[in-house]
Amino acid sequence: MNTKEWFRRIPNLIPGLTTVVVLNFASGLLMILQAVFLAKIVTDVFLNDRNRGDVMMPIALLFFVILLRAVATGLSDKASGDVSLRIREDLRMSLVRHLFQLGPVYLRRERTGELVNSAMNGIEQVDVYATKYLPQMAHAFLIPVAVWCLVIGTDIWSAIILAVTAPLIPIFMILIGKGADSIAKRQWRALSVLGGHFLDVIRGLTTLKVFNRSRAQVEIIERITDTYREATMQSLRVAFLSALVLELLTTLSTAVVAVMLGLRLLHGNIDFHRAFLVLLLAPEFYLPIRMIGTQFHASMNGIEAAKRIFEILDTQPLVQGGTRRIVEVIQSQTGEADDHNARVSCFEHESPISIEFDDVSFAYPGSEVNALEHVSFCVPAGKTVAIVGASGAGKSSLFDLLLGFARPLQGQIRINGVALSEFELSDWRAHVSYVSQTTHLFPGTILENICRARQGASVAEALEAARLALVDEFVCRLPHGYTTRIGEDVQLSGGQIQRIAMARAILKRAPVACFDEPTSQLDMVSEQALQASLETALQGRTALVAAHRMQTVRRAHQIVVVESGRIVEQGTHADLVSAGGTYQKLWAFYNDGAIFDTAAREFVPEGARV
Ligand SMILES: Nc1ncnc2c1ncn2[C@@H]1O[C@H](COP(=O)(O)OP(=O)(O)OP(=O)(O)O)[C@@H](O)[C@H]1O
Repeated sequence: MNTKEWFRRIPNLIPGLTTVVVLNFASGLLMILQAVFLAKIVTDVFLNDRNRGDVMMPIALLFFVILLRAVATGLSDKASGDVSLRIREDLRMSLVRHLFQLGPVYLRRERTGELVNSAMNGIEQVDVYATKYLPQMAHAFLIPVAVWCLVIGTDIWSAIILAVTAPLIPIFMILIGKGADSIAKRQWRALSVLGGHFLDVIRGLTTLKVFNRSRAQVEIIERITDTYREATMQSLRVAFLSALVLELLTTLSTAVVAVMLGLRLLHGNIDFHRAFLVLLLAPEFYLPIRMIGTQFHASMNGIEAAKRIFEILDTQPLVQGGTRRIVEVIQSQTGEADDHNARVSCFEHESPISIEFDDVSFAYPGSEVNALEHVSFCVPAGKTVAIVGASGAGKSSLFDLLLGFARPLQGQIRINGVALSEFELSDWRAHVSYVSQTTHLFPGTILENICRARQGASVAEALEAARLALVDEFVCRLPHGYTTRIGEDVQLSGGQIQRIAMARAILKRAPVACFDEPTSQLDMVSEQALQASLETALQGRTALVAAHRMQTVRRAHQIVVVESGRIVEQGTHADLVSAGGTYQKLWAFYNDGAIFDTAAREFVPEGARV
């Protein structure tokens, strides 16, 4: 990745780095001026026998230059710190924003630990490369050139030695650093795998303990740690070697200049002032080039981290979305001219939004099997459609598509007759209450977690939603009630989390409700009780509800039965029970305790098996 590419990726880098480079250069020029004054003062005092009055002016100027240099260095450090903060903030924000755009379907494919490593360690390393290594590269070119220009005017032979030895340093650097990128790549990969695996192990700790597999996992982590350690040691070896070679070359080169100057001074071929000035400048000529060596190791890691971060940023979202807003479509269909009124009628009254799946087929990225095949059904405005099917039938995939997390391979989803792809996705999602199978609660109180559902919701509204979702039942037993901090004061059960998710959905009051197994973790009694609240919440909403529990689906206006991604039946509960198909068997199982006949691979009523 070249520097141009970096500037293209991080536009904020250019002004900040230009300031740093200019200030560094100014500090370098002041260093040259400092050497000039020092050489003059020493020559005047020790060789020219000047009195104190004559050298007071140059000494004052020397102190002034030293002061100016300190200011320039301080400003440069400050500017570098500012750029560093900005880069870290910008990159982290772009990464987070882009991950939001990529959505849950992308995130499910990636290892969370690896992504966290890129967002935390990776960005730190990119920052070191961008704010330390890149300006140092410019410094390592500008200062030697400036010093050399002064030396050539002072002593041509020393200038020739500097010109001959200087290119040797980058040549050796290139030779040593040849394999360094592959080592850095290995090191970065090992760190990412370690991060990902560590998180997986922490998350799966209970399962590992139960299956007595924790020892094996510890060994795997040990193996990955070993790979990481080896790669780091290898990388450090290259870094030390390059630093050593640089030190050696620069010390030898400075020594050659010093010896040459000494000999010529002895033979009277150069005067003391010029020789002393060149001797002061020679180490400064090599210093910026030497500094590159010390940052070489960090720069390689920065490049590897940047490649991964930019790869994520380059990943195209599965769904792009359009520009149309729901309220505009509703206005054009109802003739309501006022934007506010249209929105109020959408959220407060019976939902005017209808949904249609038209011949939709879909496969997850990287999967060769279609999760959905030619699925067609409608959810009329204000009605509830239930999706029933075995595990893996494709129910959650319908929600992934409807929420715009993925795009159908074939067919279309329409909202009030308009293709979903034409809508601005964030606007569309603002009209949907979604309860997924895995609810995430954020650090904070129970009340804060519920209030997240709707900006500006009052505490009274949140408490009412919580009461409807039966959150009250367990919160009243907690010492701090609704201000109990989740994860700190209390650990919640799956069923309790599900109730909070329902409270959020009720509070959002969106015209469309998407519930994926909303009561799967509740006991029978709580499920029955929540069912009533659910029906109240869904009253007049356009709802799509997936459920294993038949109690949840039976009162739906329409039931769609899915098997292996295909719709096998659809109709009302009464229609399907009398149709004698899959639904009827599921219903029989639910009511009569029918059992699954493994030979026939179907449910049969109890006693029917011979
Ligand atoms: N992220 C994914 N990548 C690849 N395939 C997936 C992904 N998520 C689900 N699938 C596959 O798609 C098919 C449908 O899965 P889906 O989650 O929609 O089923 P479901 O009916 O919701 O199951 P459950 O009731 O267990 O939640 C399954 O075969 C599953 O293996």
